[in-house]
Amino acid sequence: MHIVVIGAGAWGTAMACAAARPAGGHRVTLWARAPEQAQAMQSTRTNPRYLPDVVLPAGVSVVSGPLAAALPGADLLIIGTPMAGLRSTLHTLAQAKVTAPVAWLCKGFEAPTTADALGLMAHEVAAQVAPGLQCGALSGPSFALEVARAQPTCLVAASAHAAVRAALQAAFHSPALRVYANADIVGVEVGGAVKNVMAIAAGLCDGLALGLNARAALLTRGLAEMTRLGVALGAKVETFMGLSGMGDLLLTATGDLSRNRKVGLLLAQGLSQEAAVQSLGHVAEGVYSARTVVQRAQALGVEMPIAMAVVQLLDGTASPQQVLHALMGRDPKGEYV
Ligand SMILES: NC(=O)c1ccc[n+]([C@@H]2O[C@H](COP(=O)([O-])OP(=O)(O)OC[C@H]3O[C@@H](n4cnc5c(N)ncnc54)[C@H](O)[C@@H]3O)[C@@H](O)[C@H]2O)c1
Ligand SMILES: O=P(O)(O)OC[C@H](O)CO
Repeated sequence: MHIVVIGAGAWGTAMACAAARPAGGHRVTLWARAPEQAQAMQSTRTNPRYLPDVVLPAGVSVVSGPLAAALPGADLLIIGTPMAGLRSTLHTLAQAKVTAPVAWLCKGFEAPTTADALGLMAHEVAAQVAPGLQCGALSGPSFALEVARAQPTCLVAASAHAAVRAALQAAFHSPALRVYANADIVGVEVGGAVKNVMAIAAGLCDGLALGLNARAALLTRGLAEMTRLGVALGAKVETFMGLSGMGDLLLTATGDLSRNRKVGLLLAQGLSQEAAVQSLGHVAEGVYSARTVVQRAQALGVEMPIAMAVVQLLDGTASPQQVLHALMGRDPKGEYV
């Protein structure tokens, strides 16, 4: 199989490595936005900026230049950009009249494109920009470094198209990487987006040393918020018990490799959102998705008090102590209401 991975950040690079490992043995073209980055990666066989200490397998070729020139002959296209790069990438694929299956790796909501619009999930962006594309999402609990090192990982291939789910399994399923299929793309995308927001909250919780009870409560109630929003958007409830729901929430909220969790830890130290983001050097999608999560929930009449608290913290309109008191001071209610 010839796989083109678009975007050479940490995750695009890790997934290129996973597909090209001898067990998979696919031919992989990794497209980088910056020509100088592509040249350096191709000659040193590493990605020092985004994934240091990982050696690229021989089957990975790193290229740059016009994206359209890298597309012909691909059996599968993987979009490894952040949400911010998804729309323009899909536009290029639509212009190039791509017929191969396409999957994105980004987890979040796109920022609203106009002042009165709501931010969109990735499959909603695709429906606007490239309605004819056979596409889906590859998601689930997965830190780039561990996947690049071939440590055991499970992912979920989500698409309404069976051909996309099958292509993702053919491309990535290997002894180190199990890929499950799921037709519920709404559930998988809501899980992937909301877990980032909850991971910021968990980082804050741990940074303030609120305790293990508090973290367990936060994750459980965070899962309830995620599920409520997902079901209101048309997802299946069982998806949130799966890899992209509970699985990715557990990983991102408790794993110290998470950039979103790090944002929460830095906010607990008193850093502003801007300072926290700047110190990461990588994208933390929860920072950009949190407001949209709350806006989409409000539009549907769904209560998401933890997500709302994260927005107030990121905006600097409430202190950690204030949001803690507000959350703990809510009226008693039934667990499943
Ligand atoms: N890193 C992980 O462990 C991991 C795992 C699963 C999913 N993801 C998701 O994958 C996506 C990418 O994350 P990452 O870790 O690779 O990020 P990163 O910060 O390591 O790299 C981002 C890459 O995207 C490129 N980029 C930035 N803005 C762009 C734009 N507007 N258009 C095109 N390219 C752009 C950058 O040049 C860089 O190559 C995110 O949505 C993230 O949530 C990451
Ligand atoms: O480092 P984070 O917080 O962007 O999380 C990375 C992956 O999404 C974990 O599954």
